[in-house]
Amino acid sequence: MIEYKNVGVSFGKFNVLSNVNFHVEKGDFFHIVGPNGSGKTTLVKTLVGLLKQSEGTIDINTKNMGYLPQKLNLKNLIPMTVQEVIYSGFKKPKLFPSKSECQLIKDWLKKMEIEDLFGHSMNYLSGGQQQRVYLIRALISEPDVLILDEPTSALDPSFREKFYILLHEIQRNNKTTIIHVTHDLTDAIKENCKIMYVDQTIKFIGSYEDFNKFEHRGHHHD
Ligand SMILES: Nc1ncnc2c1ncn2[C@@H]1O[C@H](COP(=O)(O)OP(=O)(O)OP(=O)(O)O)[C@@H](O)[C@H]1O
Repeated sequence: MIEYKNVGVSFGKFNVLSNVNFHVEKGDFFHIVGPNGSGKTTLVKTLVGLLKQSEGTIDINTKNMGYLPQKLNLKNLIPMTVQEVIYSGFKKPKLFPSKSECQLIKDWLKKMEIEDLFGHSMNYLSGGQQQRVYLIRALISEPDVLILDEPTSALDPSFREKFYILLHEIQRNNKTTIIHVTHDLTDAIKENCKIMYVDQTIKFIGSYEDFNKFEHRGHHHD
């Protein structure tokens, strides 16, 4: 579904990523981990088309991708309501969603525990509430591939756990491919997932079990 061949990204003379080779199959739950500044966000930006690679090829076999960016800097934006942000997640802009779409939005607001906030301005929401709204925005068009860059950074621990359970439901029920960038795998569900360790290049790809062995060997410190 997604294939990277010898992909490199440079900013001027600075090589952020080089020789990146991996593929993602339909239905994969793919965790991307790595230290600060290792190129994780840069990698997902090439995936969603926000950044062009400097070398190599990227093949993507779907058009319907949902994306939750890492930086949600709303302070600089025009004031928007929760409703407007969620509607902007539809692939084709629309003023009035269909009945079934409205129901879907309602269900998600409930699952994200923000059902009372639909008409509110985003500026009145806390960071964690805003993050939940952006999650709904990414989910609302029922994408084939969901790309989440640090989606739980502003969520409190109890909701974080619920959120990962919800993600697994989406993956199972809709066969959604999920690509998840994180610093912290603690709460993420690790069964049947793939883990990719990035540090300028791909240092490891495999199961969680093998990832633990890799970490024990301390390979990511060399
Ligand atoms: N537009 C840009 N111009 C120049 N350098 C950039 C640009 N975007 C990112 N970088 C640099 O590329 C490197 C990788 O950044 P990136 O955001 O991809 O890392 P990351 O692994 O997502 O980090 P974190 O875990 O801290 O979010 C950093 O050193 C960053 O300063």
